[in-house]
Amino acid sequence: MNSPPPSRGFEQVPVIDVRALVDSSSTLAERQAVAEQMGAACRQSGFFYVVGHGVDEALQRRLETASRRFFALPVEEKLAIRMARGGAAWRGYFPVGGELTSGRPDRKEGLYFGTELGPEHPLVRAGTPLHGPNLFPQEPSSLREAVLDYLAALTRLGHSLMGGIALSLGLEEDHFSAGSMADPLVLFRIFNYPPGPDTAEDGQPAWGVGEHTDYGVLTLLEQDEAGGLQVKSRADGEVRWIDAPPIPGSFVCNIGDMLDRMTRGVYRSTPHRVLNRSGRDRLSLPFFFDPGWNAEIRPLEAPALRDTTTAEDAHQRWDQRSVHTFQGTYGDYLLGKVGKVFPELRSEVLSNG
Ligand SMILES: O=C(O)CCC(=O)C(=O)O
Ligand SMILES: [Fe+2]
Repeated sequence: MNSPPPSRGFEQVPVIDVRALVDSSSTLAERQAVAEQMGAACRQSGFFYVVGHGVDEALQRRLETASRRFFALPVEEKLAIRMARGGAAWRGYFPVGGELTSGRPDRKEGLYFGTELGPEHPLVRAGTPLHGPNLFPQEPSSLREAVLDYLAALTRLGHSLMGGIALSLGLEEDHFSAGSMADPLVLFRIFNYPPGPDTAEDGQPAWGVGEHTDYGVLTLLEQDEAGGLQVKSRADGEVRWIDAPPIPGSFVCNIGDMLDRMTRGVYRSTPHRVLNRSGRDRLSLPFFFDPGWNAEIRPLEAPALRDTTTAEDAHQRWDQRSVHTFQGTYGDYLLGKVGKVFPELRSEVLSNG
């Protein structure tokens, strides 16, 4: 029986060229080689950069430009699409201080989007939380098309990367994309972190985002040149925060709590945080790629995990005791999480849900 080693900590976030996963003419051996690198990163830090991902740079610039134009508007104009207008679909704008991580307001403002679904979609008709149409601003009007194009491009990339993760676990490449993630739940955010003093009024660091882990399976983050993302490395009980600086042409990828749990803690969901010390606005665009709302989730029976016991420290990382028997829909799991972040939305989501 092989026990996974306890985290040895890490010095930096590795860079992985995923060209073979997105290129349909690559050989299985080439895709396996990428998958192996991904698997190693998932076991060690749960974080890696991807390059060679094939997402159109012009699209990324178009989206960034439109986003910056939106955030530069007066706050009253931005509030025309405030999140309360999005109801239980959980879309729209929130102002600086409107989101809490670890119980403290973050120094960031942002826009929430997801897969664009019309009123006739069965999940929308059923009043399913987090599903519905997006709220797009009137100005700049270009944001709408840029967001929708980006959602399509990143959804494709998400499926390719999940193919790599499946291979790394000894599963069929389409294990996720033909299974629990065939109809993925896609949440997309655009954040602006305004500049300001490093310390808040109460003497605590003025986190852009406080320390947290992500809820789902896979996060793909585009960040601008400002930097400030840090990832927690723990070795022999000693904590170090490792910078994940911007690398042009890359996305930062990380594993969320659900994949951690599905792999019995072998693939790690690692805490991270943001402190914008650049002296100017920082733009970041996290894309969350998760199982479908009604997908039944249970621990994976993967060849690569067969002889591996639950990670030693997994129980410290999970917030439920029944990790081995965990079973339920992804939607139920997620609903249990989201209310903590937006207290004012909890009542709305739950009353409609
Ligand atoms: O903005 C960033 O760099 C990270 C954001 C993040 O961690 C999140 O939204 O979960
Ligand atoms: Fe995060």
